[in-house]
Amino acid sequence: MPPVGAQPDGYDGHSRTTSTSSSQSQDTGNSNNILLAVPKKGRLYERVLKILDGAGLDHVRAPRLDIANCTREDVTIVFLPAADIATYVAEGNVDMGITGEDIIAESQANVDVLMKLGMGKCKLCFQAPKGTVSDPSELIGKRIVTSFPNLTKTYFDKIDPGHTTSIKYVTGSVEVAPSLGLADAVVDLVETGTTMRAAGLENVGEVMRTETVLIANPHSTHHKMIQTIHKRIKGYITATQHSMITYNCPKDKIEAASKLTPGHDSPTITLLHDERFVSITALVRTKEIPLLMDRLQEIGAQSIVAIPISNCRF
Ligand SMILES: Nc1ncnc2c1ncn2[C@@H]1O[C@H](COP(=O)(O)OP(=O)(O)OP(=O)(O)O)[C@@H](O)[C@H]1O
Ligand SMILES: O=P(O)(O)OC[C@H]1O[C@H](OP(=O)(O)OP(=O)(O)O)[C@H](O)[C@@H]1O
Ligand SMILES: [Mg+2]
Repeated sequence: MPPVGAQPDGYDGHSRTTSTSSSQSQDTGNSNNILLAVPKKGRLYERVLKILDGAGLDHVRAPRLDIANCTREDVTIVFLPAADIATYVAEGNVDMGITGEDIIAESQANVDVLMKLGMGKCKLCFQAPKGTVSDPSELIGKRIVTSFPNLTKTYFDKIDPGHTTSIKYVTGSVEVAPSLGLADAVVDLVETGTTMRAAGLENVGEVMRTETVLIANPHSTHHKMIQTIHKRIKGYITATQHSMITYNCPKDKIEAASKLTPGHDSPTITLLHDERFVSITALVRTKEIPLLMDRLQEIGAQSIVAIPISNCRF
């Protein structure tokens, strides 16, 4: 794996030394704080900030500083290159992190994966100039350029035991390598395929699928806070995917309605002044709401309203 990059500003990751100074520039807060590493830029950055916000991990990040203490919790957020986070977590330089499964695999990092975050979904693929290659095995003995040298080597170890394939590491803009004559194919991430197609490449084989995950160091001493952060993030992510639905249901249709909207534990049923109906409220997957509303109307439900939720715990 590529070497872990420079230490973030204001952070001595290896010794976990902290300053007692109140100055923002070097202050990493209470030395008992749990350290949570998040991507410092890139496509995950904005979405991870929303997750921190949803989990109540409010913090103020001074300009150009890669460390921020949470205002309420004993948590310090460390902003790192996404590619380094799995290694930092595995080596115990930080306790928790948010990064891609691709990076964990590439770093061969021994971390606990606590949960998938429903974002950063893409595939790591072999990409070759259109019409030149139909299977990765045709690349044996050729030149591959990638930001994922370990995963690529592992793949070729199985099909190229003589190690005749050249695998070169680059940090970004991987797809440009074939058109510059530097590679016969690349191994890089594909989401929509726009970047790949723009470079005149096509997908000729999948190495792995990946998604963003919450990870923790298996030996961290901050068990309780790891659980708390996990629960908070889980509650927020669940809330982003669910809504409450509430509707008036004819009394003789309660069973049918409860099957359509069973809720998390059980639907809440409330008496109404109009005795022909009850009011039913239940948690539903937001994506399923339009179809559910069709079905509920079919059984005679009225005044159906979907209400977004901002957070939840089960
Ligand atoms: N196109 C994409 N679609 C979905 N997830 C992606 C995509 N590109 C990257 N990721 C995920 O985000 C992780 C970090 O990649 P990202 O591109 O955000 O960081 P970066 O390359 O360091 O930043 P930048 O591209 O701005 O230099 C990847 O390892 C992968 O898990
Ligand atoms: O299939 P697509 O939707 O086009 O997404 C894939 C691209 O996204 C990432 O690049 P990024 O934009 O992060 O730039 P980088 O290569 O410089 O990291 C990845 O490295 C691919 O190039
Ligand atoms: Mg990138």
